[in-house]
Amino acid sequence: MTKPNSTSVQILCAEMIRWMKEHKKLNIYVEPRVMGELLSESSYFNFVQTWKDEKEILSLHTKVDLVVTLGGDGTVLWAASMFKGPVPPIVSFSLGSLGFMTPFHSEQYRDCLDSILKGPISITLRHRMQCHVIRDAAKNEYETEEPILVLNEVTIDRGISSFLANLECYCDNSFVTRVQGDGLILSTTSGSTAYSLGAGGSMVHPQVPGILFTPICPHSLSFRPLILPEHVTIRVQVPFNSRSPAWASFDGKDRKQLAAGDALVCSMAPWPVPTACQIDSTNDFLRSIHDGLHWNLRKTQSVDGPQDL
Ligand SMILES: NC(=O)c1ccc[n+]([C@@H]2O[C@H](COP(=O)([O-])OP(=O)(O)OC[C@H]3O[C@@H](n4cnc5c(N)ncnc54)[C@H](O)[C@@H]3O)[C@@H](O)[C@H]2O)c1
Ligand SMILES: Nc1ncnc2c1ncn2[C@@H]1O[C@H](COP(=O)(O)OP(=O)(O)OP(=O)(O)O)[C@@H](O)[C@H]1O
Repeated sequence: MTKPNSTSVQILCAEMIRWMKEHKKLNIYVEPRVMGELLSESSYFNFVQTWKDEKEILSLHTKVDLVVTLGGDGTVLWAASMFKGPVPPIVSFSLGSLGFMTPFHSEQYRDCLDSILKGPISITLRHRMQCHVIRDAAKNEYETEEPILVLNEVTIDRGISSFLANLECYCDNSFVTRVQGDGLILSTTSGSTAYSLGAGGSMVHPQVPGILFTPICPHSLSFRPLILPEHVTIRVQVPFNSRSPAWASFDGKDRKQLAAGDALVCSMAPWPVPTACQIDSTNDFLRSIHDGLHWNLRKTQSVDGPQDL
């Protein structure tokens, strides 16, 4: 799976497919858009397969043993979102600017794929959350039977409204708090280094089970972010006396309006996303926060100066 609108990604994708076919004899599936790009380049790529509709996407996990992504974190989120049930291991090559979830260097793709295909590999099992929208809380019925899955976070915010968002939050039916501010982020621990971090949430190792409850610009001096256990169900409701509707977005996409009386219910999903590690889960996480975010970067103080002896 590749990030769209990038010539360098398109060139690398064609080269990688050629190598995987000729040296590894693999069957290869690509997205319909990529299939079009490959065939417009050469009829050599006729052996590559694709899918046509939603139904075929739903059975992809029965055919695919390994997903390769070429792009940034957004491409990993995109790839994960294609699999509503079990997810094959994802090997992510970094072709974006930050790449928290993309540990592999594209220049070394032959060596990387060689060793991954031989195995064994270390993986980070990234938990996802499942979200349901309830229209008109009195009915207590989910809008759709299928949940919306997120790997990073679901955000409930004030959208274009200039009023404070007003959100009532419950955890396993106990009242947690009322958010009055720009909104609320419910994040997985994988997503803790994304939007939640920007809103002041803690960075959490992706293998720690839990849900981060991070307010966005709360109009209160004492609203610290929380981390809740993974087994809870969180309900965020727009009260009937709210001045404006709220907006939910899922991994930064698919915005849905929540009118007064609507609610969003969120819990851990049964199918996590396994991502291949370059070294191991902890080493990759620490490397990302050092190299990507320059976490706690400071020149080391030299010994010459005053000392307690
Ligand atoms: N203020 C913010 O920090 C802010 C605002 C909006 C969205 N986002 C994040 O962007 C994500 C969507 O990513 P996209 O690539 O489709 O949009 P995008 O192209 O706008 O990229 C957003 C940035 O977030 C980074 N990112 C994404 N997931 C990450 C993770 N788990 N850990 C660390 N960094 C991560 C990406 O590398 C990228 O630099 C959302 O899920 C949300 O977390 C952050
Ligand atoms: N296969 C795909 N099909 C459609 N959209 C995609 C696909 N892959 C990625 N995207 C979208 O393209 C956008 C950019 O992708 P990505 O984050 O991978 O690249 P980037 O923005 O260049 O990287 P970075 O965020 O590290 O700078 C994201 O919003 C993502 O959802």
